[in-house]
Amino acid sequence: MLKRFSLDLEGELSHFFQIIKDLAESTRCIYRKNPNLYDIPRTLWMPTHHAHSRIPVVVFLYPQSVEVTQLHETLGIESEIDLTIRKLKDWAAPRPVEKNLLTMSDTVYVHPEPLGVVLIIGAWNYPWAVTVGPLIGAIAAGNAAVVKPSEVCVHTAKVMEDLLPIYIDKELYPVVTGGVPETQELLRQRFDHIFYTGNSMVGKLIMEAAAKNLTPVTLELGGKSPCYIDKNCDITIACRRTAWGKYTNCGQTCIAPDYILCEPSMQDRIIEEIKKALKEFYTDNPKTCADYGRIINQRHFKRIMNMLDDCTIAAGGENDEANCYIAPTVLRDVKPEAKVMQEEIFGPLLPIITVGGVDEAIEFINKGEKPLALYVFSSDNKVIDRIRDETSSGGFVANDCLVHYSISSLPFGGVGNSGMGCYHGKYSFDQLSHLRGCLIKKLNMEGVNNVRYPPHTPKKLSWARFILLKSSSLGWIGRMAMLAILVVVAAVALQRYLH
Ligand SMILES: NC(=O)c1ccc[n+]([C@@H]2O[C@H](COP(=O)([O-])OP(=O)(O)OC[C@H]3O[C@@H](n4cnc5c(N)ncnc54)[C@H](O)[C@@H]3O)[C@@H](O)[C@H]2O)c1
Ligand SMILES: CCCCCCCCCC=O
Repeated sequence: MLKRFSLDLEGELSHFFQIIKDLAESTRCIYRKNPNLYDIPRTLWMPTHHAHSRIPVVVFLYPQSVEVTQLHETLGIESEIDLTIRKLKDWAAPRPVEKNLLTMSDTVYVHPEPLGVVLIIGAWNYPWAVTVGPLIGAIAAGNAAVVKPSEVCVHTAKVMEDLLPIYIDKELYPVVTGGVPETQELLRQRFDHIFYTGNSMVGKLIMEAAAKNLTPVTLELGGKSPCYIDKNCDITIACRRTAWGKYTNCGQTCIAPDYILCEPSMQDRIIEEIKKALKEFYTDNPKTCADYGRIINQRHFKRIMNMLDDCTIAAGGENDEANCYIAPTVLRDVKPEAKVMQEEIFGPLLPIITVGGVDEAIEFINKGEKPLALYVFSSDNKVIDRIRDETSSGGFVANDCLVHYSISSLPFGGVGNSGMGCYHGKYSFDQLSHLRGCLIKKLNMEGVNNVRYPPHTPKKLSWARFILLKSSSLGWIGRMAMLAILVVVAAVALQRYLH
């Protein structure tokens, strides 16, 4: 049964929303004007009832405990907001860049500017992180944003729809709820950026819709993230960390280790160590443990249970459809052709596939699509380096799982089938800004430009060659000296031309 949490939402979430409000307010000192929502029919996003009316006091959130939701979602968002408020002035400031000899006396910089209106389409599994996370970047970069939470997490979507407009300007940051038809209607509108989190199949539809208006997209998708456990490592620790990464949120985590690769001789030991970790984390009976979650709905329950058809269960396997419960499950001797290996599992099943060693592991990983995350456990740095260098994935972690998500200074995003674009910290700001290249020249020193004006001569070309190619190897003083010489030569040339 879904657990019922008694939450005074005003109390529990007010700090959280308050800091989003603080962020929106800090941006006002940075940007003189915010873009207006245009083109988008108001009926799509104006709430049908007044947000101030009634806030539910008891609500089903989603099948996670309050502590887990805070630990895995709202705490991370709070720290992103804190960082953004502290750094916003720096991020939004013009960024001076290196110049070449021809532009030495000019002012050359990157000027980040808002894109306009961003559409944020979220998934259900960490519903706050994947909607409010991008919203932080959108607000910070000076954009308006339409937030479309997933219809699958119906209660969270409702809370978001009710509470967000109380704290931040609902004209600039409206929340649109609804299902696929509403999302499709939104996609028929013109946006300046679409930030989508969800599965790769829908990701392709989003990109197709965006292409009609040449709207840029960020696609935060998923995939099968491999986890290689090398024989040369502390297997107890590797299994504890892998079990935590896998069974957190019942396996419904975009960067969960999808399957384990290991040598055949390690399989039994790995199964035993994972069982031990499971007992420690979720007791002998995870079904009654407050920290073990549930599958989001019966459609996903059936999808996951279907994957068990052609597999050997080494641990777990208990389930209860009425309560969307699937025990933490380990599968042994899984064949690459098994159902469980054909798509992202997104549930608490952990297949073990045996390989001959690191070479075979790399070969196996490279046969699949580029995953969102790739994990390796090893005490041997050469193994870690080889796996990093000979594969590709959105993120790469050695000797742990999931934790890269929590580091704002790392870009978070996929590559290939696991997505495009990235966010978190300054990456969110840059992703949702236009980085405008600016060059401000004065109207004097016209002689310096002669080298690029017709009539073109071999002499001018050799000067241009020197200025553009050779001068970059001179140091700062050398380049200043060269500039001085160039100015003198140009002045003389200009004098001759004028007389
Ligand atoms: N990379 C990340 O940060 C990240 C985070 C969370 C989840 N994910 C991935 O998301 C997937 C799970 O989410 P999901 O896809 O089940 O979420 P979902 O079913 O909630 O769909 C996501 C959004 O897409 C919209 N949508 C669904 N079908 C659509 C259609 N036909 N046309 C237009 N819009 C449509 C929904 O309205 C929803 O808002 C997994 O693959 C997971 O790995 C990735
Ligand atoms: C510190 C670990 C945090 C884990 C949260 C992972 C959220 C991933 C979002 C994708 O599903």
